[in-house]
Amino acid sequence: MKRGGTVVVATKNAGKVREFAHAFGKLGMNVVSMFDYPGLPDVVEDGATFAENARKKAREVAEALNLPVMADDSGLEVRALGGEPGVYSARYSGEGATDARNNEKLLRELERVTDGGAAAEGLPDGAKLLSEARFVCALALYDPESGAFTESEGEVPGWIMDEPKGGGGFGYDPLFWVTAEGKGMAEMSIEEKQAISHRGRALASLLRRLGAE
Ligand SMILES: O=P(O)(O)OP(=O)(O)OP(=O)(O)OC[C@H]1O[C@@H](n2cnc3c(O)ncnc32)[C@H](O)[C@@H]1O
Ligand SMILES: [Mg+2]
Repeated sequence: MKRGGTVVVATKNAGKVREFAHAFGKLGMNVVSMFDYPGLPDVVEDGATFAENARKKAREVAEALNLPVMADDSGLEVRALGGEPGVYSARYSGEGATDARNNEKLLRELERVTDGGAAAEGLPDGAKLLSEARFVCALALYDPESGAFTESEGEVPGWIMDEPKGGGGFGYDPLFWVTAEGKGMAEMSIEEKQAISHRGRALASLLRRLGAE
């Protein structure tokens, strides 16, 4: 990856595209995504781990385009739900899943296994914390010429709130309380989120690895 270059990211998630465009933009690089290659078939995400899915997405798209491609597989692991939704985060609410439906399902499932949650210092007006959780992000970069993967992973711990807070981010961000920052993930700017998020950390680690090669 070099300044002025283009990074192909094998994603159809507009929230991820925004975050990668921001991060690579600061390095003088441009990001294209699967929105720029609408003809490519979807990759079936049937891996057991985030890393497996990230490798699969990167490799299939890289081979189709004959270009180095980076992929992101990520999700939310909730302690009170035994680590769910995990690798199923995107389709938690089933067929035709949307961020809003996934968030509703998460709150419904948590209502069944928690007893209303606990108040905590610094939380927005009246909100309660239902369960510890973490976001995880696996990144894989695949170069079809060498057949080599470069991989990294990042995570951020927090709690699930009993009601949404903030208008930023995407996915489960509105329900995710970042204890270390005393803020909801959706209350952060893209810059703030990048500095502490699973994706920001995974990307920093991938770039360190690439720099060290
Ligand atoms: O596979 P691609 O095309 O990249 O897009 P996707 O949305 O299907 O992405 P994943 O398969 O990696 O599923 C991850 C899901 O986990 C959630 N997620 C991942 N990162 C997140 C973040 O930074 N903030 C909030 N939710 C996130 C979100 O709901 C995603 O849809
Ligand atoms: Mg996906």
